[in-house]
This record gives sequence, structure tokens and C-alpha cells, in this order.
Amino acid sequence: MKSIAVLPQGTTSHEALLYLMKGEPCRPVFYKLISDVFLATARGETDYSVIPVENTIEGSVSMHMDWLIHEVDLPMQAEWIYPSVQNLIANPGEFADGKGGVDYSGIVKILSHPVAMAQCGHFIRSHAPTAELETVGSTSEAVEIVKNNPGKGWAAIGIELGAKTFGLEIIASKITDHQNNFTRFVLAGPDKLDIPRVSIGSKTSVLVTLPEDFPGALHQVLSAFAWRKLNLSRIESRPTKKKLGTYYFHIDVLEPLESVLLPAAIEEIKALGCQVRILGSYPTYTYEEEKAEVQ
Ligand SMILES: O=C(O)C(=O)C[C@]1(C(=O)O)C=C[C@@H](O)C=C1
Repeated sequence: MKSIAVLPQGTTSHEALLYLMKGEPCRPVFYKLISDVFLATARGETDYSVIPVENTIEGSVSMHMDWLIHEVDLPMQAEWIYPSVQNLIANPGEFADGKGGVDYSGIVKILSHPVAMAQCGHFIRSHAPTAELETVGSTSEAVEIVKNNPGKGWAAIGIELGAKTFGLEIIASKITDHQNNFTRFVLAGPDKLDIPRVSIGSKTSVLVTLPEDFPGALHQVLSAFAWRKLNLSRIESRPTKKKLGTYYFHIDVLEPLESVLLPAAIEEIKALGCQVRILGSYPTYTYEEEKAEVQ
């Protein structure tokens, strides 16, 4: 059975993994921090890692993509999106106003993952503007800390599965600023994995480093894709971290690497003097409304 490193039980990452695998047996191995999730597979402790790479409202994209580029060599094997529905979670009854409602003025501190916290900015400003905000490694870590500190006026932002995992209460549900809040996840690891879902297409993620002092280099790189009618879904520049002002271009092409035209485009880009690294060529999956089965 394949082992998959993921953030702790009750996180969005955990629920997203359960959704992707659709009840197919796999062994989730929980790690407290996303850096430990990456390292687990890089060190061979697990077969795959679940990495959140982009969010509709507040992307964790840069830091996590930088890890895939600079810190570990783990090919991307699948990509899928999953909704992030955040709630305000507390110890049962702690903020009850005695009339069946919630007394938000009693909230002294709100804990969550920084991305989840940022997704709920409007709610926090309007309901608990004076609360101290503390960021932790994941939404479920926030829920666990709140559980262990009853009576102090602390609340967590997390998903329903997080509240259930620790037996806490949702005191305000669906508090994200925008209801269409999705996170894009990547499964990274050395080998391909059979996924029990129907993919909606394929992507190849390519990292291109331009030669220095070559006017129009980016234009020529993009032309190599354009005249072959290769569809791009992302182009993003990231610092090489080697020299100030030098960048990689992270380009996602909506085509598998084994297609006829993509290898030719890559050869053309190399012939321009660019360095090309393939971060992965993988199936992509969309979200279909259904609840992940919790194992
Ligand atoms: O803390 C969690 O629940 C996570 O799965 C992490 C994470 C992220 O890193 O972006 C994933 C999705 C949520 O939107 C918020 C946080």
C-alpha cells in the first residue's frame, strides 16, 4: 500500500487526499509542518507528498513551489483542486451568549494556518477585530491547541473534519471571504500512481532559465509554444535565488510530455540557450461535489 505524507489529520490537505483516492487503500502519514511533508518523501520515508500549491484567495503557491524547485527533487504526479470551507471552531459552549447565539466579544485569540487566516480576513475584522491572531503549522494544529486550552477565549479557523477530529464545535460556518474558495494540490513523488478518478486532462510543468543578455528571449520561448498551438495555463517568474535579478519561468503546458509537439518545443527552447527542467508531467483532476469519505 502506498504511503502518502500529508499535513495532520483533519486538515484540508488530509480531506483533499481522501477525496482524490476515493476510498482506494493508501496509508496517510501525518506530519506537523509542510516542510516535513516534503522531506518525508525526499528522504524515502513515504512514497508521495501532498502539497497545497495555490489557493483562490490567498496562494501558498510561492513558498511551496519554491520547495519543489530548490529543496527537493520530487516530480509532480497528479494535480487536483479541492474546496477549502473554513469555520470558526471553539470548545463547546465557550462563547455561548446565553440566548442560543455566539458572543464574539469573548474571543481573545484566533489561531490558524496563515493561508486559512488570510481567507477569512473580512470575518475576523467584522466579528473579532481586537482578537490576537496566531499562525500555526496547519488548521488542525490550531484546533488541537484550542482544545487543549479551554476557557481562555481562544478559537481556531479550520474545516469541519478538523472540528470533528478533536470533538470541538463550529460556532460560525463558511466564514471565508469568498464562497468559491478552492485549493490546488499536487501529489509529488518518484513514481506514477494509479488514481481512481477520471482526469480532465494532462499538464507538463516546465522550468525555463533564460540565457543572460539575450534580448527578446522570453518572447522566443513563448513563440516555441505558440506556433505549435500548445496551450499554456500558467507562466510565472520566480527568483533563481542565485543572483539578484535572475529568474526562472515556471510554465504549465496543457499537454503530456509524451505528446508529439511538446518535446520539439522543449528542444527548440534549449537550442536558444535556455536551461529547461521538467518538474512533472501529470494528469489533472477537477472537483465534483461529493464529501470525502473519512477513513
Ligand atoms: O492547514 C490546512 O488545513 C492545510 O491543509 C494547509 C493549507 C495551505 O497550506 O494552503 C491548505 C488549504 C487551506 O486552504 C489552508 C491551508
